[in-house]
Amino acid sequence: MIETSALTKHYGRFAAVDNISFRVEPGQVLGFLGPNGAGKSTTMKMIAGFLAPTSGSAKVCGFDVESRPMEAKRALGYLPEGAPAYGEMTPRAFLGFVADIRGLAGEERRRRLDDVLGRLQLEGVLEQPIETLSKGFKRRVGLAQAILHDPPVLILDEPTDGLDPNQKHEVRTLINAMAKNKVIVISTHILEEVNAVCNRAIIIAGGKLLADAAPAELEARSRYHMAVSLTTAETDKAKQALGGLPDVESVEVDPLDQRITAFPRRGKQILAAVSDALKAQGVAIRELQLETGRLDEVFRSITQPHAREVRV
Ligand SMILES: Nc1ncnc2c1ncn2[C@@H]1O[C@H](COP(=O)(O)OP(=O)(O)OP(=O)(O)O)[C@@H](O)[C@H]1O
Repeated sequence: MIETSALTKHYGRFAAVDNISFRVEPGQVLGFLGPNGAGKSTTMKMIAGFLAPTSGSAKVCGFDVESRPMEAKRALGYLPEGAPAYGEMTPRAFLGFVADIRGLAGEERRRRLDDVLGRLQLEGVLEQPIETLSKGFKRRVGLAQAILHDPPVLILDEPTDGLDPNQKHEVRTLINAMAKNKVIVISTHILEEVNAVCNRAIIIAGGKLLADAAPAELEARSRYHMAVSLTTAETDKAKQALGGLPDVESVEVDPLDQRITAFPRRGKQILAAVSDALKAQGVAIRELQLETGRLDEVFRSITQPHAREVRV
């Protein structure tokens, strides 16, 4: 379990993290979302005990990170931003070193090392200096050190940053496989990642917590939620047919791809009416869909008013 209480970090008069409180329970994969400079890494560093808060507190599995650092760190696996490691070491030497400082020994040490090497498919690069590995393998080494002692709490700062689509998929699969009994917090800019791995999302911007909800709940805040969009060669005819429907509030055409979207009046279902109206007017549809909502639009509308001012 992770609990932060009014967690705050000031650099001079600048509040990088401003009064953030939340609690994460086992089984939750919490996506930490926010624009550049929002305060995500700073918050994670304070939970991981790498940075002292200016005020407020963080607990890991009930242990205060500042007053009980050993117990808190024992319960925690942390992948810092950029997955730093000792570049001149090989993955075998580096992970052996991490196993030693984590206090693993004997059969358990061997078992845990075998487990992470297998999970992250590191066997082929064990003897190659980390600084010569590809970005994807460097990130896997970073993840391996974070999960080596099988901690109940994982904090992963942009775990898929810079990876190719296949590697992203592998890391997301790994996170999903570990999610059942652990508390996992990941930070990301990638909104599709939230749907792929998270069952809860927190949006922060300007150091402040602005939203805390399940991804589907956030999508439901989108003005596209329950809208109907379609493509057709007969744009004007379709627009006219939909504009007259009583439960349709407005109709928009995307200037880039000519996609037509009909927005419902509050609380109205318009899918059947849209489909019937197009049929009645003889409009040939290429494709039509009911929208669940667009996370990118929700993200923008929540974070834009809190964009940081340029500091001098
Ligand atoms: N040591 C420091 N001294 C002064 N300001 C800092 C320091 N570390 C971070 N900041 C500032 O605090 C703010 C939050 O930074 P942080 O790295 O937590 O953001 P982030 O949400 O992780 O951003 P990104 O997505 O770009 O990694 C930024 O404006 C950053 O410039």
